[in-house]
Amino acid sequence: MLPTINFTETNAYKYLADHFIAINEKNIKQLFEEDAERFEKFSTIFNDILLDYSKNRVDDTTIALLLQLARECKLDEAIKAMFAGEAINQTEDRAVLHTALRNFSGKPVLVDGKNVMDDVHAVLDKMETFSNQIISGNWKGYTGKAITDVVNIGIGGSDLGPVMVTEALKAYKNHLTMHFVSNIDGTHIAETLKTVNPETTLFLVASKTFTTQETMTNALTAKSWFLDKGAKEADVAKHFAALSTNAKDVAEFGIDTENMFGFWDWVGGRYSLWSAIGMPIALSIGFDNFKALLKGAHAADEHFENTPFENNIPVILGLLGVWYINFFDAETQAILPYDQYMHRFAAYFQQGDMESNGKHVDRNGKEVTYETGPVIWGEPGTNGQHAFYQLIHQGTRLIPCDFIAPAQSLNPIGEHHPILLSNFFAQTEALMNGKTKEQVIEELKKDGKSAEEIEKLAPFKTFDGNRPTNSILLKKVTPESLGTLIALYEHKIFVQGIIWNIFSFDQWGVELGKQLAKSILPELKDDEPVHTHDASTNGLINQYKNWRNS
Ligand SMILES: O=P(O)(O)OC[C@H]1O[C@H](O)[C@H](O)[C@@H](O)[C@@H]1O
Repeated sequence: MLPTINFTETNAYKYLADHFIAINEKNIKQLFEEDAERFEKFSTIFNDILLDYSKNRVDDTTIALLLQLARECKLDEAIKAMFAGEAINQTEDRAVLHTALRNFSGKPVLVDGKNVMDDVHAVLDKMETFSNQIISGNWKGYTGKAITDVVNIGIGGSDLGPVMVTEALKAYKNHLTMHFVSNIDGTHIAETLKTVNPETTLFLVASKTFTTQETMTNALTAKSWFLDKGAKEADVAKHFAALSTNAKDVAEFGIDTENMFGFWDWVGGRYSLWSAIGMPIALSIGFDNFKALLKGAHAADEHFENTPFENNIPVILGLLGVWYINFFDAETQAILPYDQYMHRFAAYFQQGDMESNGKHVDRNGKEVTYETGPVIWGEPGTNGQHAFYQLIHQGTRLIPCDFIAPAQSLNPIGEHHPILLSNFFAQTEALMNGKTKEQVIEELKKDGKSAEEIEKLAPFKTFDGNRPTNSILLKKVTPESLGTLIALYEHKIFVQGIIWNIFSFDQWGVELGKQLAKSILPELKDDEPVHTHDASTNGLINQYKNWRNS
């Protein structure tokens, strides 16, 4: 059982509320001037990943109080409970053990008294054999040809992780062409099927439950297409594999359970890229690289489990988020990777974070009286700079940003990487320092502007600064460093869920829309007007019916 402490009733929270008033008066630039050791104090290196959190609106007291907050909320107990396999997903009565999927410690992990590591290793071995066969071309399609294309059909956690990682590690990929179909919009599967050949395509039907409407519909369409192209039912076994926890429905769908790669209910969908759901990753970059990804994540797990809070990266990141959300009223968190390969990183953590911590009821079943999970968003730099950074620099909102960049480029062409990184460094500096009115006036004078023009323009060209950022500098994006980075972010989400006293591992909020869609679908069958909903929904459905055949 997780602790159920209301963090706003802790001593640390009360001290933080007072301390906030003092910190709110100061700017980060000043804090650097006051403390020559600030960078050394507020940065830490872990396995070729540097976290610099010194450009935040914090001082020694803030950090000490935030750490006290974590202790008062019994974060240490919660971490132990998760790693020990306790059923901390209490509303679904499940353990939360994505960490077991990447556990290379040799230590057993018990769920209801049973060591799950044997099952984990058995699936990993099976994935290794299968991915090697496909990559080597030893696995033949129904006309005797090797596989050239892999189509992953899945959505949410059965899509976003594999998409994000295969993109982020594209530099490591082999000859297989990867495709991902998630949307129920027929366009997604139709456009994909246009580009592949049934004789050389492997479909992975990825669904934890194997009941998700989008995935099942897309998978059936793929199967019909495959059979329409001349393949026989018996050929399905050579071209369809399932990644799922639901063997019964996999068999019913017509996929040979020999081609099924299992996982377990203690793996949450948005934490499942480390499980059989990671098959597209293993196929795209090879099993050894997939294993390196898991090893990188395992290193982060050990760091999270064993490092004192003051040097514990997920704890620090999580607490800084709480500081901004609950004291500065920040509503969003930007994730800005300065790495083109990581272009889906923010999208991936939209699900990871928002599905985990988008909750309004605490662990006692009571409505919370404070804000919880932030809106996560972001795009890769420098594209974002030319699009939405204006608002981050000069808008009215405080937007904490995580800047992420690799020191080494996987495509070191000409001056590209130094230019990219000069932007990375410049942005966090600009956000912190801003530009005073005096500086603006000085610049405008140099440009030869008249006193009148200067007076008119100066307010618009002034930057307040004092806008907080974390910088995460990786030596290089490798399967291992990416694994570490993802797992650090996963644990950050956990830390925040514990502080906010919410359940981070269920997702009841996605059910209502699904339920209603199921009841509306039969109403769309005929052209009769509907009257059973509110006026807006009736109006929309009826206009759709009018237009669809016209
Ligand atoms: O893997 P599946 O069972 O098909 O689920 C796919 C997705 O569907 C749901 O709507 C959940 O909100 C997600 O957490 C999940 O990842």
